Amino acid sequence: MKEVKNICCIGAGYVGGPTMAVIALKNPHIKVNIVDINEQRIADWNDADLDKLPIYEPGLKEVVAETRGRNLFFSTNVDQGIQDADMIFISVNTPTKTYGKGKGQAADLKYIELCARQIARVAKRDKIVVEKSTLPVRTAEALKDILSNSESGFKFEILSNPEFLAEGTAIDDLMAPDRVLIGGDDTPSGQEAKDTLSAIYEAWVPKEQVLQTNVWSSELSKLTANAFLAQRISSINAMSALCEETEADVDEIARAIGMDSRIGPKFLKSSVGFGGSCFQKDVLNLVYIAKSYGLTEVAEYWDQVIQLNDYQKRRFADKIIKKSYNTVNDKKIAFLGWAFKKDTNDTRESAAIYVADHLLDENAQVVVYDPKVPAEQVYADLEYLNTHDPEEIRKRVKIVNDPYEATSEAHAIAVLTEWDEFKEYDWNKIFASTLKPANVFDGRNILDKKALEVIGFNVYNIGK
Ligand SMILES: NC(=O)c1ccc[n+]([C@@H]2O[C@H](COP(=O)([O-])OP(=O)(O)OC[C@H]3O[C@@H](n4cnc5c(N)ncnc54)[C@H](O)[C@@H]3O)[C@@H](O)[C@H]2O)c1
Ligand SMILES: O=c1ccn([C@@H]2O[C@H](COP(=O)(O)OP(=O)(O)O[C@H]3O[C@H](CO)[C@@H](O)[C@H](O)[C@H]3O)[C@@H](O)[C@H]2O)c(=O)[nH]1
Repeated sequence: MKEVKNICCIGAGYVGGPTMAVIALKNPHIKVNIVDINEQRIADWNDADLDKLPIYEPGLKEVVAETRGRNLFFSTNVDQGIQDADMIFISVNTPTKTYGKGKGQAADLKYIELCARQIARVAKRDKIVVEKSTLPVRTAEALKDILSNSESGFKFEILSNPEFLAEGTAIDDLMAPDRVLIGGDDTPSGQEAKDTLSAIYEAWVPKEQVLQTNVWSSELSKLTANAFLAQRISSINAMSALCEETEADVDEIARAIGMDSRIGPKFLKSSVGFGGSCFQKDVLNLVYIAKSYGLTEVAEYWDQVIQLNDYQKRRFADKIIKKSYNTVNDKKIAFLGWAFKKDTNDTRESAAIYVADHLLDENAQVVVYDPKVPAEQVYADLEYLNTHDPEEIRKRVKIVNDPYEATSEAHAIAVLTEWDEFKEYDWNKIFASTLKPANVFDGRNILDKKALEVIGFNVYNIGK
């Protein structure tokens, strides 16, 4: 096993930031440098006011408070970070390609490749390079190729160490992971590298939960895990449509099947559709990979998970329109929530974006309240779709800081994110100020339907 005194992580995002903060917390003898080309992001990570960290995650600021300046550092000096490190994590973004071959499906690996080339160019000694980003199976081959062809002649051992944290619970997930997965070569130097990384995690993760595999299994396990999780949500959401036709209740069904120990209770919460930066991107990537190996049936199987999710988002918007006497033209629709799930300020691929877009097609006025998402993010999300003129978006979409202002005079109220505070509102007060009939569309099934009906609301749920 090699001694690691200095770690560098390239990418100070949702994964790099929290993951390295916890590694630093649990390994006070290791200096951890997180580097990023985004100057604003690094400035925010270094802000003296811990409420200004670029990522909101419960428990994160406490970990950063303890480690920052002790053995955790944030910098834009990528070259220096690489040079100083014994081990380099690559945790940059791997979005779906928006151009060229594989557009709309394949993962865009340009940032990964840039990192590999930069490591090859500036490294002054041997390094262990760890893929932290989610990558298509066999990416390590390309990394190895770039690094082993560098003129320096130094040796780079490549490991795959995918991250399984979920946003909103990132710190809890990192503190007590179900497992840590480390893939690497079965050569003596590969084994040594795997053991070196294992030891860092074993500072707090029980040894039996640190799993070592070959590098390809590790890469593909990450895509498989996300595909299985996303598939469960699409499966229960498919049943929700059937429930709405048959008076069955999707939450009761989830409970009934979840008690079967072979199925289990988690990830069976029917919703307006899954969002987030990972599920859609990773399933589409899997579809692309299967297709590229000529495995058409496999590709089509997983593609259905995405199609069903798109259907679920559209179905929710259509229901709002249908129950609004088939027109939302110039009607105020109040959105409670914009983030893709509670306890995060992340909005990437949030179902709210697509529901709003569909309502904008019908000339609705959308008023958004989310406790953590800033107004400019909402506009950026809608503009990114390129489906409506930015001026029109700003005319039709308003963002407010008060849920009572959002719902006042609204023709319909839609719950898009399952923020706990929505359950605590004074719904009598909301009822008094909203237009009648007072329609609530609970896209997360979190509100007390009976209590709201007693007040006078019509409550439309998913799968009930
Ligand atoms: N977000 C999650 O919950 C999550 C969980 C598990 C895995 N992942 C995977 O982890 C990876 C990172 O995701 P994320 O959500 O942290 O992304 P992110 O966009 O939040 O962060 C990536 C960061 O990398 C930086 N970057 C890009 N190229 C760079 C370069 N050449 N040099 C220096 N910095 C560079 C960007 O500026 C950005 O700040 C992705 O592959 C993703 O699929 C994400
Ligand atoms: O029963 C459920 C569970 C989740 N969701 C939705 O699914 C999306 C994703 O939620 P979640 O998986 O909790 O958050 P992510 O941060 O996207 O985490 C997923 O994606 C990460 C990035 O790859 C992985 O690391 C995690 O293991 C994986 O759970 C969100 O919109 C949720 O609201 C549901 O609709 N029903």
